[in-house]
Amino acid sequence: MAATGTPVSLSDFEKLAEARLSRNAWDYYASGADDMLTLRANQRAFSRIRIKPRVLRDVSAVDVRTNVLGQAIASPIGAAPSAMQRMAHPDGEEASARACASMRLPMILSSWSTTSLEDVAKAAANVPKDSVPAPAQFQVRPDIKPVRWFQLYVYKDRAVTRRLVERAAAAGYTALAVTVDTPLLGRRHADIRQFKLPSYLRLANFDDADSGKQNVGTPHTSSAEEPRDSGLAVYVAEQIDPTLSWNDIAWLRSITHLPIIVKGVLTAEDADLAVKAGVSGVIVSNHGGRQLDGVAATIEALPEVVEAVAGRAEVYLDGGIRRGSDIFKAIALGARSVFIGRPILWGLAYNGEVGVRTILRLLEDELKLCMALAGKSFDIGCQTLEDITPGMLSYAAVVSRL
Ligand SMILES: Cc1cc2nc3c(=O)[nH]c(=O)nc-3n(C[C@H](O)[C@H](O)[C@H](O)COP(=O)(O)O)c2cc1C
Ligand SMILES: CCCCCCC(=O)C(=O)O
Repeated sequence: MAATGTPVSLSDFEKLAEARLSRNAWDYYASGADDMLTLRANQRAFSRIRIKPRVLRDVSAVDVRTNVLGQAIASPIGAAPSAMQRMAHPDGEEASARACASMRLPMILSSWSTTSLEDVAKAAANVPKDSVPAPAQFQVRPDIKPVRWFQLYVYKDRAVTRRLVERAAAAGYTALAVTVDTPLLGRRHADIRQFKLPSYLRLANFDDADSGKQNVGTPHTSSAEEPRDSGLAVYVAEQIDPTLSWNDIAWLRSITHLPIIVKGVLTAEDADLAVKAGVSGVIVSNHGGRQLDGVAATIEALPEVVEAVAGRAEVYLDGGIRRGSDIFKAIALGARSVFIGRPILWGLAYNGEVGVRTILRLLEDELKLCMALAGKSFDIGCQTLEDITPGMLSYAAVVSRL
């Protein structure tokens, strides 16, 4: 993209974000773990899936509305939880929440937000629906409440965890997304070399009594010694419970009426255990390639999770979604909706709340266009997400270079 060109794709916004953000923030947001194989695989795996279009099918009406956990949303796209959003823009998580609420799209707030969960809920309460008019048949009903879930990290100190859960319920969050792929933090090299949460920001859901010191900067114990871990990883090792097991899902269910979703499942076996533990949803996620490097791309893992869940819970996906056609492929393979992580941060860096809306609208528009150009399996009626089936996909042959 030329420096002055109008950004027209998520990758344009990515470049603009890189130019605008501090090195510290950019590296933290962009990094994956170790060799970043899984980070790259998330996107590459989408490009190996082809769409088989049907033609002459009257695609004049395309409807992308759906619902998650019984709540209506305008399209199957939401904001994945990402920590420390105020490094991207002063309005941080409040801006993301307002953008999602105005578009009637779901947002998952990170436990490690730089604005408190109560302030985020307040900022996004009663947000008017996005002023950009939609064709009448796509208008979202004004009585539809924004969907806001709280992402939970389970602290060793269960009183801290319980307090977070109670506060999320009291503030109106309608589900808990429990992250299960982070008993310890993956090694992100840039953060090990140097990461510092700017001194004017804090992990706003905690005070020091809750979560120990908030020093999440890279520790240098002496000038002669190189850091072996990022301050983030040290914080996680100190605070987060690595003994977490499926039994703890039962404990969480016993302390809250909120539906529970597990975030970070990649196998049929775990998907089945999740359903047996009573969860309402499963997010197929590898944490955007930031945890165990070398695991499958999420779109590759999706089919086996969908098959194992077999309709007993909702299945969502995040990781590498950069085009409307990626969403189409995820829906075809059984995802109810998708979530995006880094692109929300690029939108924030670009222009706060408006920037996040721009990103979400771009993806929504690309999805609608993709659906129209892909045609549909049946001849009558409006094309909906239910019309997108696995039969509309094929797979590019993998040509080995070895
Ligand atoms: C900067 C950053 C911070 C993140 N923080 C969290 C977090 O606090 N909790 C969590 O469950 N996942 C976190 N994630 C993972 C995202 O929720 C999501 O799984 C991932 O970003 C999806 O991949 P994508 O960035 O390619 O869309 C984070 C991801 C990024 C990039
Ligand atoms: C506050 C300590 C750890 C932040 C890590 C958040 C996260 O999940 C990430 O991927 O980064």
